[in-house]
Amino acid sequence: MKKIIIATKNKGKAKDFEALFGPLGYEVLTLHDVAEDMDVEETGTTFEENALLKATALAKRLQTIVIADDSGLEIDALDGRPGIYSARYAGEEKSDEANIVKVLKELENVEDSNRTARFVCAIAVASPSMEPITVRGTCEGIIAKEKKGSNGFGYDPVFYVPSENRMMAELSAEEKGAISHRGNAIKKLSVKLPEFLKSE
Ligand SMILES: O=c1nc[nH]c2c1ncn2[C@H]1C[C@H](O)[C@@H](COP(=O)(O)OP(=O)(O)OP(=O)(O)O)O1
Ligand SMILES: [Mg+2]
Repeated sequence: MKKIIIATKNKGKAKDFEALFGPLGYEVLTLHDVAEDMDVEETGTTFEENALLKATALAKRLQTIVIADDSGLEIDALDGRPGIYSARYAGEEKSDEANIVKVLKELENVEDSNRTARFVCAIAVASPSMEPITVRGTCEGIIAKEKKGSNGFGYDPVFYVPSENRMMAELSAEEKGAISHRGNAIKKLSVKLPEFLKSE
């Protein structure tokens, strides 16, 4: 089976990637499979910079092509926060639950029409011999007032997707992949990747 290596420790992300790459005949491997001890500090100022940091570090170490994903939630009423700090918004111990509680508290007095937000996903592909590439996908939505749904991960239980009339956490992995920031980034990657592989 063809293998694809994602420089992530996030199991929810890995599931999303499995839903996207599995049907194409790929087995998805993560840091848990190939470099459990690896921990790249996300010191970039953009999603792209952080995705590049994660992808290039692992490509260098494994001497092969790898993919990384840096993603997050931009809430308009919070001037784009939590943004690149989405994972560590409520503290360095990285709790999805605590992050959601913090966001809902900050939006407590914000009316429905001002609760617009988007998920952003930057994907970087790096190899030992090539200039890395990045793509970005987004997904527009509205931050709900309470959690609903148990699929997905992260902020999915409070991210209402108008086109689906459901929370992101109520979608199956396949449904999410068809409309999500991650799915949209992968669609762009499928256009760009053949060129990258040709010159590799
Ligand atoms: O589809 C999504 N559905 C819900 N929440 C999401 C999604 N995509 C990103 N998010 C949130 C989760 C986390 O709070 C942050 C990602 O942070 P990010 O640094 O990219 O990932 P991470 O630290 O969990 O794993 P890793 O860096 O090992 O890939 O944005
Ligand atoms: Mg991270």
